[in-house]
Amino acid sequence: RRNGSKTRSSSLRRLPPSPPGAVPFLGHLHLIKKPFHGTLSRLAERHGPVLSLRLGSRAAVVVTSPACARECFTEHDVTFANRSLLPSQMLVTFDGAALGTASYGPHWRNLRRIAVVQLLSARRVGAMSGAICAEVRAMVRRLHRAAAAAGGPARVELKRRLFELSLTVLMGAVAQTKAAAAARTESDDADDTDMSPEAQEFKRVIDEVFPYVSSVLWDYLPLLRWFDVFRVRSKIMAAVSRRDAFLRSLIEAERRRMDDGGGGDNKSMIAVLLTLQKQEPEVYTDTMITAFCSNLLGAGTETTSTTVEWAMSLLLNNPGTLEKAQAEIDAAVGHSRLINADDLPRLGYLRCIIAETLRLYPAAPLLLPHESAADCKVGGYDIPRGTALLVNVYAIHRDPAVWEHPDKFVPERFAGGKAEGLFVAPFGMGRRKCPGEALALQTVGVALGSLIQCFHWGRPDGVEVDMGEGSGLTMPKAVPLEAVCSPREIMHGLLDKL
Ligand code: HEM
Repeated sequence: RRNGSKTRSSSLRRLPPSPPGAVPFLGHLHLIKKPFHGTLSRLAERHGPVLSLRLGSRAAVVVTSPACARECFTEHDVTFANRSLLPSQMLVTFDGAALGTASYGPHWRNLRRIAVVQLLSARRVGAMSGAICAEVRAMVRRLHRAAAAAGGPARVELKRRLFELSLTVLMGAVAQTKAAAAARTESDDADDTDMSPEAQEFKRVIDEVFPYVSSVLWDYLPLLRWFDVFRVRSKIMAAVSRRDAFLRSLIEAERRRMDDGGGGDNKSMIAVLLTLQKQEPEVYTDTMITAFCSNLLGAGTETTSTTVEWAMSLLLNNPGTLEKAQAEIDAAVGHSRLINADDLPRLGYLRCIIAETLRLYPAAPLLLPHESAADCKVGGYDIPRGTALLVNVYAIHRDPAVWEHPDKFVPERFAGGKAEGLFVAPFGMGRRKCPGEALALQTVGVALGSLIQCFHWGRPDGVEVDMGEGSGLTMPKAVPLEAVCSPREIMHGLLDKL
């Protein structure tokens, strides 16, 4: 059962407080300004850590306390294991059939099992480390060349570089689309991108879809949808069919490769799914594989790259922390090779920087919306069945009752297990927790570590990096990060050889 907006109201129930100002049709929608997590934090300060909202025709509850969030994902984890999907999200996710959008039940459990046991298992993530390092090396080489061409510090669009890196890494895992970045030729350097052609094509098609997803009015006001006002539905459907045709072409290519006896031990995710298809064709249909791949690419790209972007922004504004991280890497890795995934367990301070970045700037500040499958109680309040659950981890991670100087960037607060037991959940919690955490932490660790290891970093024009938050499916920086980089003298020998 999905999107149960009908909630039984009863005067005997103790419903969470609701902000005044709800109006017919819109409910509280007109109060919710971008970025949403910011507005919801302010409403929670005024009305308490469990509050109810009406978003158009939908009932929602917003949770902003560590204790109540834990309650949702432990005691009521099964109750809240459904997703709450907006109509535009239904259109782009095969009616919610993908892992991240499926309702709790046997279909979701099967997808989840495949993701955890096969596609994103520790063994598989370990096997991806070579590809991740190759892509990071290509990015570092490009930055080095930019500095050489500038004859000194070069101004670089880090946001774009990091997005390209994340997408290419994931695309390579999903479809084994290209030879290692290290094997690329000089002529490729002229393109000003390290994205594989497949990653470029996928980016082009998703760029067409994104502007229409989660458009507030169209999603929440049924009248606009019934008459397809602004032709939103038609535009989404056209873009989605181009995306799916592209993904199907990757599946076909992989099928041909397998038929020709290719693939080897290090199978792509599509190849793993096609092998399952041979055993159970009615379950692992091409549509199911398309949905799965689209979901993984969508869930893993922007989240990973934005996290590195926020981390670099924080480091640029905190040069002392950057130097400390450099010293740790110099001592543990040296200067004759680039950092790799095996180094990460020995780089405790780098891991603290990543943890602190995810505390301050969780890529999904409200997690993904859950939905209650039955009536339950949270924080002593009654939550009716069919209510969307938004957990504001952004605000919980900055709770002044829990964290000293909560808005300050202090990686040391995670050192020596000091933060153990505190509620920090950038990847969510419980059954629907992110299955890509290990892959994300490996990619973020190697990418961030290499940038720190190889370059001196500065802020364009010496101005503080703007830390404003934008709105989107993830939490982007309002102003995309640009930075100035020059190779560290000590790394010249290695960088010249890349
Ligand atoms: C820094 C990077 C990442 C962050 C911060 C992040 C965070 C999250 C969060 C908060 C959720 C929702 C949890 C909830 O519903 O309570 C989620 C779900 C999910 N993530 Fe990630 N994620 C990251 C990277 C990745 C990667 C690399 C992949 C895979 C390639 C991935 C795949 C997924 C999927 C498939 C789901 C849906 C799971 C489900 O509904 O059962 N994520 N992620």
